[in-house]
Amino acid sequence: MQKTVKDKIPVTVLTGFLGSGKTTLLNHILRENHGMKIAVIENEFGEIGIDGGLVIGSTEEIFEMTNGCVCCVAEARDDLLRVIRQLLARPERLDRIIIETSGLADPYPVAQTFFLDDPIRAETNLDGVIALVDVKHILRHLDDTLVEAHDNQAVDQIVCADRIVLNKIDLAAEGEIAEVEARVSRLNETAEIVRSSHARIELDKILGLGAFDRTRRLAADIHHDHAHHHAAPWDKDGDHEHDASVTSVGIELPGHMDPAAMARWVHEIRQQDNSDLFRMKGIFSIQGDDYCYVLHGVHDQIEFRPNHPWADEPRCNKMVFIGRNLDRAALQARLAQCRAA
Ligand SMILES: Nc1nc2c(ncn2[C@@H]2O[C@H](COP(=O)(O)OP(=O)(O)OP(=O)(O)O)[C@@H](O)[C@H]2O)c(=O)[nH]1
Repeated sequence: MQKTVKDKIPVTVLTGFLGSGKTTLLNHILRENHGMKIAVIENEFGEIGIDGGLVIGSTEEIFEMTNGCVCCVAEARDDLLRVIRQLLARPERLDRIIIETSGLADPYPVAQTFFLDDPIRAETNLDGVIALVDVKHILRHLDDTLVEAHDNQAVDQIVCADRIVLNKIDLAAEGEIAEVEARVSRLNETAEIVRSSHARIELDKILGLGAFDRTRRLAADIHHDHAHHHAAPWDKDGDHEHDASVTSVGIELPGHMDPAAMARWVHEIRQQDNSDLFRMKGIFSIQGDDYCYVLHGVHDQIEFRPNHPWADEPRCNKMVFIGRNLDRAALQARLAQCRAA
């Protein structure tokens, strides 16, 4: 018997540019949502997976996909289908699936997964696409002239959303927030816009949207090629391309890091010009410290702090830089200097 929407597993897609607060929102949902069985799928842009380690209570329910961006790499899309099918094949029922797309992804092809493939369509229902917007940094990415020949993912993400969360309002003045709000609502006239700091937002504003209109439109688009570059969402020869000038450098180091050397390096990167450095994410094992430290950078906003005690997980040092004109050798060498002797 065909399942009704009520019987299907709701799926939420989290989108938003690099560093906009997707993982922060995900952690907020997981913290608030006691008792719900949620599976999380992470798709990252970067050579090594870090996001899984940044999600609270990381368990086997988090699936990391680092083999390419799910919106434009065929293998990554196949992987997404495989992961969802695996989840659906389990005997225990999930209450929700949340997909965090990479900060450089167009969420459209991801959303369409839930209409294209029959077994998946029969069992799941796309509840909504939530776009996080970093009010402090979004305008520079919307206006980025270097992405003109490509899709501008910052725009795609806003256009595709059912709900838009203007995040990081603690960092911006009211005038700035209002300007962003006006820009965003011109790009997407139908999505409701809500504001937040640290993605703390009432869950009924982002879950249980049942975005029916959007859903119908997405389904229709499968038959009528969608508005921008994708010839068809799953067309492996489609001409969808990320801004090729944005690359990532992933670094893994054995052992532990020296606390004083790390503090000096963090101070150094805070002083430098970070306009081309879109995003930094790191997990570190600090010598003599029981806590796993994380480093987060979004342009000049850089934090380095203890995150959670290392439990049974193996200690590690992993760092991803995403931006333009990255000098891999220099980054690797500088970070290696921070290792404990
Ligand atoms: N001041 C401030 N910082 C925030 C807020 N929301 C998130 N952050 C910080 O911004 C950084 C990036 O947040 P994440 O949640 O990791 O962003 P993301 O969208 O998952 O990043 P990517 O996965 O790289 O695309 C972290 O240092 C967060 O602590 C906010 O509302 N205010």
